[in-house]
Amino acid sequence: MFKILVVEDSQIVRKILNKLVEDNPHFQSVLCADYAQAKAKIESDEEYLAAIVDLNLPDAPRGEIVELMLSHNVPTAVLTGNFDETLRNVLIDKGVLDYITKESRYSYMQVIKLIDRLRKNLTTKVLVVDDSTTSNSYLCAFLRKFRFQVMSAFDGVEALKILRENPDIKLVISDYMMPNMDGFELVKAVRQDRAFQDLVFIGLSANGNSMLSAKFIKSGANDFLSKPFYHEEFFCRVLQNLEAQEMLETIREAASLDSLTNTYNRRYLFEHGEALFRQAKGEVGLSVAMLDVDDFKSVNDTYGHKVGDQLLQEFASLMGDYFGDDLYGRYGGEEFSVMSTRQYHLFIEDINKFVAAVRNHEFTEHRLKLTCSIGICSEEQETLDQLVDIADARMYNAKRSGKDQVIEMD
Ligand SMILES: Nc1nc2c(ncn2[C@@H]2O[C@H](COP(=O)(O)OP(=O)(O)OP(=O)(O)O)[C@@H](O)[C@H]2O)c(=O)[nH]1
Repeated sequence: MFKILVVEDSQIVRKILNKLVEDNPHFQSVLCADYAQAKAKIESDEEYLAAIVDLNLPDAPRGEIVELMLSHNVPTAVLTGNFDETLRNVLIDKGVLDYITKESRYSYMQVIKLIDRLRKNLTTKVLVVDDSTTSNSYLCAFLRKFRFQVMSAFDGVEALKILRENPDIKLVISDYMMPNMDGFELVKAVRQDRAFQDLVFIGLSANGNSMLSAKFIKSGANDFLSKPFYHEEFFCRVLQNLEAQEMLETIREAASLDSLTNTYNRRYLFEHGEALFRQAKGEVGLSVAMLDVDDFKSVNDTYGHKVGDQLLQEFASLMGDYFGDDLYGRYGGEEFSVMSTRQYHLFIEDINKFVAAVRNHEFTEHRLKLTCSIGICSEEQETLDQLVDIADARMYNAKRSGKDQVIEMD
């Protein structure tokens, strides 16, 4: 839970902000009505993710609250009654995150969105690539102000090395003219490597040079920024590109997961199973297990579908304890599958442990006892489909021979 300090003398605005902050499950608001209260709070506890402050407070009418927050290194968003360009410049130069006028609920929501971005930035790695030391450190400092984890490189070659060592980097901001490898060559190299397919790439171009911007986009960049940066534009572009990428990841994840058990669905199992099958062919080999809950229909019939659903969720979660390192998921209905490239004796050991764990587990609040039937195929086959079909046939054999057992051979 992250604490957000709200300093606002208007009770109504305080109430609105409190509601919006607390609507975010990650946030807890700490409310102050004036400078004195805020000073006491921040001096007793500095653990704030961010502060939202009113510029004009009864006991600090000239924006003194901003200095107080920044002197304690708390990222600060400022709220004011009206927009004034000179004041905006002063505040941005001082280091506030943003300057927002109290116009409507929408502007308050923008502040919350900004703070939520800070929360996400804490775990978002960014790479700055620029051979100019001044520009490089300016960009790094700017991004750190927004709580990103920042790394830096001084040319494309160094950037590629850092990217390979840190596959969790989400965003690259790169200049174009650099020694060894320039920005265009860098973005082309990145786009040719499947490992970086989700990387967001923003090119930097000198102001007014739309040729460079176009070349960056044509080479594969998601966006570009003109130097010198306008504070708001820089952050908006970074934010929009990251959000678009996150949305794509969410969609991709939703398409791969079974919504009830949150394990992989059949489509994903086959797609990634094929890759495992190809990798394992002629070497370690791939083992496929098909698992089916015994007499599941009677659970639905006796306790209802909701309890049936809970049971499937618990079954899937138990699978995670034993097959977390394998590819596993829900095949459909009450049937699950595991695909493993582990040595067979280790895999079968965990299969047997899992069967015992299912027998001993009490499922749902009704403490239901349960068993499952499992069919396995580990002999080399021509296709993944054949492996799955044989494992499935053995699972049905296990059912016919009395259930609650594992069949490994015909
Ligand atoms: N609650 C719930 N039930 C499901 C879901 N998907 C399938 N089912 C039910 O699972 C039951 C499967 O029944 P059967 O195929 O007869 O299997 P069984 O009762 O386990 O019998 P055996 O396989 O012979 O052990 C059916 O009643 C389906 O309606 C689901 O997502 N949630």
